[in-house]
Amino acid sequence: MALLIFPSAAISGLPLPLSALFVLFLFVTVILLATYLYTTLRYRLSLRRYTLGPARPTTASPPPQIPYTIPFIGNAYSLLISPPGVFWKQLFRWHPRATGACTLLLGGRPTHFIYSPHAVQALLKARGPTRDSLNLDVAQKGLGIASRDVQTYYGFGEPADPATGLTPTQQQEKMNHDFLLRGERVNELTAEFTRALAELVAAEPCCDQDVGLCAWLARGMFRASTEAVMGRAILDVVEGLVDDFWEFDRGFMNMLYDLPSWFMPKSYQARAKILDGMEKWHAMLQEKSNDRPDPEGGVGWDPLFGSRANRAKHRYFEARGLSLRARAGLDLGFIFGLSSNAIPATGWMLMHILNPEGDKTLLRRVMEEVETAKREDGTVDIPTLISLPLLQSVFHEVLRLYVDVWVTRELKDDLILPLDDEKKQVFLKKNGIVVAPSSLGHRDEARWLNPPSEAFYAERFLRTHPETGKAVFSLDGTTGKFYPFGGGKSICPGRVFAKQEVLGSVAMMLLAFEFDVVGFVDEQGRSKKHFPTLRNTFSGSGVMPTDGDIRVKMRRRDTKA
Ligand code: HEM
Repeated sequence: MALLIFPSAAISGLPLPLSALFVLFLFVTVILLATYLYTTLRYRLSLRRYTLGPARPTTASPPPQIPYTIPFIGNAYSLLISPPGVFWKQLFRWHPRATGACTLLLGGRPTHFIYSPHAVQALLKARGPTRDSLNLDVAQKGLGIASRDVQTYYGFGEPADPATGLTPTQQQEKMNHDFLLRGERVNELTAEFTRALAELVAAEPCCDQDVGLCAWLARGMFRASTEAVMGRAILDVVEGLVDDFWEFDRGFMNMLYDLPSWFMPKSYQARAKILDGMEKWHAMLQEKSNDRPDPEGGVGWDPLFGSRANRAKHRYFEARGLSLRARAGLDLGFIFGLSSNAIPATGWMLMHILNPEGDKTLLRRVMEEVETAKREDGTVDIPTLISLPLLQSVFHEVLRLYVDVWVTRELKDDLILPLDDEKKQVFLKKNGIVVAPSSLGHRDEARWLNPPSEAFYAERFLRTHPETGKAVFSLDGTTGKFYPFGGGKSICPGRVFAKQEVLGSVAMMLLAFEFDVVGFVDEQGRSKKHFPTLRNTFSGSGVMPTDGDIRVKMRRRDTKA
C-alpha cells in the first residue's frame, strides 16, 4: 500500500534510470487498471439499461460497449490476434449473446458489431448505410492507390453526369448489373472460363501425378478466370502474376489493418511488382486500342481486354481520367474479388468431397449427380450443373463454414435496428461503423444443429420434397444467419458467376481426373495427420484459406486402360 501511495520513497535507493522505469511502469499500470475499471463499470451499467429497459420502440438503446484495458487500441488487439472465431467464443462466455449487438473500440473508433439475425437482415436491407469508407480503405491501404485517385474513381458526392443522368456510384452499379449480373453476360463469362480451364486441363501431363490439390487448383483456376475476365495479354505482360497474386493475397488483411511492411515484406513486394507489371499492361492497352473499348460490341471476348465487363471498366477509367497506376491498383482489386474467394471455395469443396476421413459415399453421390450434367462432347452443361441439389448443398455448406466476412457499413444517419424478439431495438448513432461478421451467423450453435455447426455436413441444405419425396436444395430459414455474399445494394456483384465458376471447376476436375488421396500436408508440405482447417490469419476478408492441403495422385479418366 505504501508503495502505491509513496512510490518515490520506495524507489529512493534505485539508480535514476531504474527509478524512472519503475515510475513509468507504475504509471502505465495505473492507466491500464483505471481504463479497465472504468470501461467495465460503463459496460455493466449499459448492459443493465440495454437488457432491462422497457420493450417499447421508443426505447432503443445503444449496444453495450465491451470493456478493454488499453486506451485507444481498445479491443483491437485481442480481436485481431485471436485465431478465427476464438475472440467471439470467449466473449460469449460472459457477454450475453442474446444482446444481439455490442460495441468494440478498434483503434480509437467505436465499432458496432451485430449478430441478431433480425438486425442483420434489417441492416442489409437499409438504403442509407454505405460501404464507402471500407471501399476507400481497401483502395488506399489494400491496393496502394493514391488518395486523390481513389476520390476520382469513386467520385463520392459528385452530381450526375448530364450525358448518362447517373452519378459515378450509379454508373459503377449499372456496370456491375449489366456486365456481371445479367444472365447472358454471366453465361458468356462462364463459357470463356470453362474453355480456358479445359485447355489447361488438357495440357496437364497424363501420367500419374502426385500433387497438393488446392495449390495445383489455385494456379489453374487463377489463370483461367483471369484470362476469361481480363484477357490473355495480362498474363503475358505481368510476369509472375500467378505466384505474386497469392503472396499479395496472403498479406492483404495486414495491409488493410495498416501493419508495417516489415511485418509481411514479401506481400508488399509482390503487390509492388504486380502494380508495376499492370501499369505496363495498361500502357500497352492504351497504345493498342486507339478506339475506346466497346463493351456492347459484337465480340463477347477478345485476347487484349477479355470480357465485356473489363471493357466497360476500362471505358469508365478513361472517362474518369485515371492515371495508369490507379488503373493498375483498381484492376488488382478486381482480380482480388474474382479470385480470392471463388478459388479457395473450390479447393474446400474438392477436399471435402475427396476427404477419406469424411463420408465415404459422398464422392460417388456427387459423381452420379455431376454425370447428369455431362454433355456428349465431354463438356459440362452449366444450367443443369448449378441446379443439382447435392452439389448446391455442398457449395453452400462450404460457404457457411469457410466464409468469414465482415459485412461493413458506414452510417450516414442514425439507425434503429430490430433485435430478435422484435420488441427491442438497438440504436446506432450516425457516422458510426456497423459490422455484421458472417461467422457469427454461419457458425451459430443454436441455429445449425445435427450435426453441430462446426461440422461439415454435405446434406445441410437439402430438404425432402413433400410431394415427390426427392431431395431438394433449400435456403429456407437462413435469413440473417447466412449471408456469404453480403446483402442489399452492396451485395457481391460476382455471386452468380462465382457459383458457376466454382461448381463448373469442381465438375470439370471430377470428370477429368480420378483422385487417390495420398494424405494431408501442412503449408510447408510436411505431412500431417488430419484434414486441413482454417489458416490462423485475420478473419473478415471472405473465404478463409486452408492451413494445409490434401495430397492426391491424379489419373486422367479418359486415358485409363
Ligand atoms: C465464393 C465467391 C465469392 C464470395 C464469397 C464473395 C463475397 C463478397 C462479399 C461478402 C462482398 C461484400 C458485399 C457486401 O458488403 O454486402 C463482395 C463484394 C464484391 N465482390 Fe464478391 N465474392 C465472391 C466472388 C466474386 C467474384 C467471382 C467476383 C468477380 C466476378 C466478385 C466481385 C466482387 C466485387 C467487385 C465486390 C465489391 C462490390 C462493391 O464495392 O460494391 N466476387 N464479395
